[in-house]
Amino acid sequence: MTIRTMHYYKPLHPNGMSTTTSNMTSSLSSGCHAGNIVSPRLFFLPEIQILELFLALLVFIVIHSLRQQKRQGLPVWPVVGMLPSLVAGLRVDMYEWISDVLIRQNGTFEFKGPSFTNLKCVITSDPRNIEHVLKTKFSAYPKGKYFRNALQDLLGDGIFNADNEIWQRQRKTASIEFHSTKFRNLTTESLLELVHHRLLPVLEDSVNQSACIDLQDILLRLTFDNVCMLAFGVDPGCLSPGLPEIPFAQSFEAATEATIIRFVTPTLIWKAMRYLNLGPENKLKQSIKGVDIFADEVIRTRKKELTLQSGDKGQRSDLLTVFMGLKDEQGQSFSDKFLRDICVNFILAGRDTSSVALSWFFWLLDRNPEVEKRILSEISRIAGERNDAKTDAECPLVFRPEEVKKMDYLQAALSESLRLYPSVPVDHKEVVEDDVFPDGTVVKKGTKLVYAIYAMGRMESIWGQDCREFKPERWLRDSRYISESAYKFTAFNGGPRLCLGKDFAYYQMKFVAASILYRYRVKVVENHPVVPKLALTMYIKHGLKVELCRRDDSQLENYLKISN
Ligand code: HEM
Repeated sequence: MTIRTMHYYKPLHPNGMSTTTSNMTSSLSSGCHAGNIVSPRLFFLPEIQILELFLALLVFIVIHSLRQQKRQGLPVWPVVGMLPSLVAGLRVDMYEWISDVLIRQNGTFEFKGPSFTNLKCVITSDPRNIEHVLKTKFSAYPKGKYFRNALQDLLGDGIFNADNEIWQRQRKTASIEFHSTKFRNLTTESLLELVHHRLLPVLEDSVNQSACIDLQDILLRLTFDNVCMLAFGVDPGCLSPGLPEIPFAQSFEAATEATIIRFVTPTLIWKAMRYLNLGPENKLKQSIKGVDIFADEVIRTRKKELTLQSGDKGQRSDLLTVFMGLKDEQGQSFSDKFLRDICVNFILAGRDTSSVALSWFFWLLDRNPEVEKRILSEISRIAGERNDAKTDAECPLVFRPEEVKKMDYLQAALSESLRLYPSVPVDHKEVVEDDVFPDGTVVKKGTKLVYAIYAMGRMESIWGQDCREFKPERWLRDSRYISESAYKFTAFNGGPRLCLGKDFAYYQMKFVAASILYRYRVKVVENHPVVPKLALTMYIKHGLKVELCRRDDSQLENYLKISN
């Protein structure tokens, strides 16, 4: 029996150690000969061999998994797949980690998560694939069921979360509205009011008190108030002296944060947690309640107003009023729930994106003073071209829309900032029919697709060897701003789902940046850590702590001289 056991173990020995086996056989035989007195070594042999077997298997698995890295971009481990690499990436910088893998894999790779989770998707940063998905075969790549489910409680059937007719109807109506003169006037007027009567006084206060401020927080307040004015026709007053906490804003922020957790949690688990009201799902439910209380109140009040005005829709040109005046295919008015979804989606679209983009822009300027100088010479020249250029405390300089339009270098610097730090760093789609990408990648029906916008800004194959440098000049020809293909510069998406607020966002960012830079030097507090936060939008994780220094007229005159 002993010998059979030995024979059994022999072929499984990692190194095929026949000499060891024969030694063992003899030692066992001698053990038997010694009047059935079994040597104590005998008891340990099976354990030793199991250990050897285990080690051999381990070595095999490690070698096999690591070998896959060459072909698949990352080691693929049994059961957990590429999860260990993802966990390691999350601990450092998720977006840089994805960029590194994509660069090694020439722009596309398949992430294989644990077999028991939904963490399986194709990730690409190849502009040819992105054009194929966003434009050429648009209808074969909807947002899809998986992502819609995860975002349903917060976004409902709003534009970000809808496909097909539900999306089309909102897109068409909103597009007409965004391009109407009435809406354009509302955007410029509300922005002027917010910048000159809220933002600049808050900044001036910080200078008077020599206090440092979190510029990202202030910009988030500004865009939140602004987009609520456009979507609801209501001013929540987030950006006011003393920077008050507004329950709706807090609920909205908490709801977006809690929603993201669903993307890294297996569906069954988050659904069970939702059912049982546990952890982040409980937080999500509470915060959505806060959002809904505000939305319901606004919708109710607006309905009353419109009934009182009976027929005359008044002077209002916000999105809520426009959608309230429409009917669905059955000739019915939209339900309150649908109106709520429309508004919440527009707030998400317009709130975080431009404020976060401006925050990265001010950080990049702090590190690239040459670029700041060139912006200042441009805006001083434009201000200097006025007949009534003299301004003072009573009559401060307010940039006019036609002046903002002329700020080509500033637009180039903002685009360059968005290229390196896109507000939406990754976006997603679902594959509804088997297909082959232009780069040869085969994608099967049901595959989740992620396009890595942040990584695209770091691909030499797209932007050249200096892709990691902040160079607004790459956007200029003869000092004029030249836009890029949406499939190379995907910060605003592309194809039929191109960002509807793109023109407004550029106007808003240019107006805010020029109004601040003309008056203050923005200095980032020394050693303040600036890293991205993992969220739907790419916030700076610890905010942007800055000190402002007032500019005097002589400084501005110097910049004007440079420009001449
Ligand atoms: C720097 C600022 C902005 C950036 C980088 C940006 C980026 C984007 C991106 C990447 C998308 C596609 C999202 C997706 O489908 O998953 C998008 C869609 C959209 N954006 Fe923007 N956005 C900005 C500002 C704004 C503003 C200020 C508004 C409105 C006030 C706005 C309104 C929209 C709308 C309505 C959509 C949905 C379009 C559709 O699905 O048909 N965006 N934006």
